[in-house]
Amino acid sequence: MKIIGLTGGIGTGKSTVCELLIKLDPNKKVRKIDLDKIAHQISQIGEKGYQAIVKEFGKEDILLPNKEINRKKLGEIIFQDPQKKRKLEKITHPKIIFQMIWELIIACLNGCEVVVVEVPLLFEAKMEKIFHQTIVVYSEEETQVERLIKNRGMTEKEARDRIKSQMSLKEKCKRADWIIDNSGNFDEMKKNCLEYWKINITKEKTNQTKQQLKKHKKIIPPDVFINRFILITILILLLFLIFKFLKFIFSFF
Ligand SMILES: CC(C)(COP(=O)(O)OP(=O)(O)OC[C@H]1O[C@@H](n2cnc3c(N)ncnc32)[C@H](O)[C@@H]1O)[C@@H](O)C(=O)NCCC(=O)NCCS
Ligand SMILES: Nc1ncnc2c1ncn2[C@@H]1O[C@H](COP(=O)(O)OP(=O)(O)OP(=O)(O)O)[C@@H](O)[C@H]1O
Repeated sequence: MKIIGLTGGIGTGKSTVCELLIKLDPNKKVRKIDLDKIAHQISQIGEKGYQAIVKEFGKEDILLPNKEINRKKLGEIIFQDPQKKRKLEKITHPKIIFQMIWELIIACLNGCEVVVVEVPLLFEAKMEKIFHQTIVVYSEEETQVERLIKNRGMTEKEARDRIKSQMSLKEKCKRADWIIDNSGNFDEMKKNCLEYWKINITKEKTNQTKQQLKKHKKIIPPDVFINRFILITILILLLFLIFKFLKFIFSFF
């Protein structure tokens, strides 16, 4: 299973590109994991991050009348104050990463060939080692601001605060294995996605198939082997924990 880390700046078009990439596979062997979505899930009422966030930032300041977290308000607070941003990340990032690993395990068990993980803070959080390949979705800063105002209802200040709080796109591009330019219109973006897919995914599969035919035996590339080794270790650990838990429960009878 190939794990691709897709990042970029806020509003550069990460989600749009990610959706398009997963639709490029006719066999439906490609899946996406969206860390923004996971961040939202873990801060829902009753979820793991909710209590910790409310305790840190105060009920009065960040709760809506229905007790849900007011993400717009929380955003305004953390994107103006780096220390508060770090505090929120300290609460959320371990939970987000745990859930991401869990979803990767499920994808692997379901026989997925490619997983595209949308990670807004991939380089900021030093996560590049987790992925076989990293992609940056790029667009000009003015385009980012324009899209955030038009499509996300932000003010210009909010948009620029968020952009400023992230690593510069120039630096992200330097660190990435591949850059998908999304400065133009949707058609140009689709063309750039197709180019990436053909060079990096389809070609790779064809080579592998050719090799398999030549040797008449199943080849397990080294990275797949390492993935399987990690998964089996995690599964053994999980079984061990379940066993300990059941033993603890039965000790009461
Ligand atoms: C601050 C929050 C409440 C704002 O919610 P909101 O719905 O307005 O924005 P959303 O979650 O859709 O994020 C939109 C974009 O903001 C940027 N962003 C989000 N969190 C951060 C952060 N901690 N630092 C820099 N940029 C960020 C990303 O580019 C992201 O794609 C929310 O983003 C959050 O809980 N962030 C902390 C968790 C986190 O780090 N998420 C990023 C995934 S690794
Ligand atoms: N090439 C494009 N032309 C015009 N609009 C675009 C283009 N690409 C994306 N958009 C629009 O810009 C907005 C932001 O795109 P998207 O949500 O994919 O970005 P993102 O990087 O995932 O944003 P965020 O960081 O907020 O999660 C969306 O409304 C999307 O439809």
